[in-house]
Amino acid sequence: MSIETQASADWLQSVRWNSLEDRLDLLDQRLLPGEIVYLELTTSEQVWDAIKQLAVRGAPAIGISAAYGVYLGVRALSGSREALLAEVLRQCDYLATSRPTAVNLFWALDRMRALAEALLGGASTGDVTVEAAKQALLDEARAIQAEDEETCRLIGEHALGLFEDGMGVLTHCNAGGLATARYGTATAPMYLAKEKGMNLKVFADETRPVLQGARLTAFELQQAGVDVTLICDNMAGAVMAKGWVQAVIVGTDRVAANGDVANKIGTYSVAVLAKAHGIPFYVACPMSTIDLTTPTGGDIPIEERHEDEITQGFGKRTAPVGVKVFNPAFDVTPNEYVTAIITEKGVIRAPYEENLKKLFE
Ligand SMILES: CSC[C@@H](O)[C@@H](O)C(=O)COP(=O)(O)O
Repeated sequence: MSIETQASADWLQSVRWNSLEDRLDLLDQRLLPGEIVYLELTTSEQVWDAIKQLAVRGAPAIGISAAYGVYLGVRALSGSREALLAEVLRQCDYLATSRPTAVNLFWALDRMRALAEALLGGASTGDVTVEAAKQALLDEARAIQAEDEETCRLIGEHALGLFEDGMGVLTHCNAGGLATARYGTATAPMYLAKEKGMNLKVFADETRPVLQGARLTAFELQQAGVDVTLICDNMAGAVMAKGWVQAVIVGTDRVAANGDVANKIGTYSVAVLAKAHGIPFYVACPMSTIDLTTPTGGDIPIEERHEDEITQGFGKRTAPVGVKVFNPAFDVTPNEYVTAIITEKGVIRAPYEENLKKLFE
C-alpha cells in the first residue's frame, strides 16, 4: 500500500497499471476524500476483494479492474496453452462473482475470455506461445482502459449539447472520473463545460448509505474547479422546487433492452421528482453498459449489501442493535422517466426497445 499526497497524472486516476512492478495500483476509494492511498495488487483474489469491498467501484472501473485481475490470475502460469486457456476461463468465472449488477464487469470479462479463446482455443492457429498469450491479455486490459477514456470524452461531448451556460444540473452517486478511466459518464459534460469556459451549477446528492456523492463526486468536481454544491438525498425535491435544477444526469450500472435503467439506490426517487417538476432526466453510459440480453429492469440482479452500511456506516452505530434492515445497492428507473440515454454514439430517445437495438446494428 502506498500513501501519496499527489497522483502522478494531473487528475486522480482510480485504476493505474504499474508496468515497472507488473501490478495493479488501485486508488482506495473507501478512504476518500481524507486520504489518497493506492492499493498495490498482485493477485486476482486481491482484485476480487477490492471490487467486493468498494475500494474500486463504478461500473466501468470495475470492468477495467477485473480485466487486469484476469492477467494477474494467470501471469505466473508456465504450463501448456490448454492449461492457460482453462485458467483464464476459471479466473473470469471467479471475478464475475465479485458484484452482480454492473454489466460492464461481465462485458470486460467476456472480452478477456473471447481473446483467450481466439488465441488458445480449438479454432486458433496454435502458434501463439503461452508467454505471448499472457502479454496479449495484459494488452487487452490496457486497451479496455484506454478505450474507456475516449468513450467518456465522447459521451461528454454529446451530453454537453443538451446543456446551456449557467444551468443547474443535479447528479446522484458518483458517475465521475473515479468510476471510469477518466472524465466519468454523468460528469463528463461537467468537465468539458469547464474546459470550454461554460459554467454549470452542479448539485451532488450525498447518496446514502455509502456517500459516493459526498465523498467522491463533490471531491472530484471541487478538485477540478467545477461549481458544485453538496445536498443530502432528501433535499433534491426542495432544490428542484426552488427552480435551481434544469437537468438531472446520472450514470448507470445496466440498461435493459427496454430502456429501464439500474443505478445507485435513490436514482428512481430522483427520476420521479424530476418528472414531477418537468425537469429532463438524462442517463449517460458507454455502450458496454447496455445489456440487450436483459429484457427489462425487473430482470436486472440487484445487489444487496451488508446491514452495517446502514446501521453503523463509517464506524458509528446510528440504529438499534437487531433492527431489521433492507439495503439494496441499486434501484431501477422505469424507461418512461428517462428523457434520453447518452452514449459515445450519441443521444438516444424513446422508443428505447427499438432505438437501443438499432444502436448495435
Ligand atoms: C460511471 S459509473 C455509473 C454507476 O456505476 C454509478 O452511478 C453507481 O451506481 C456506482 O455504484 P457503486 O456501488 O459505487 O459501484
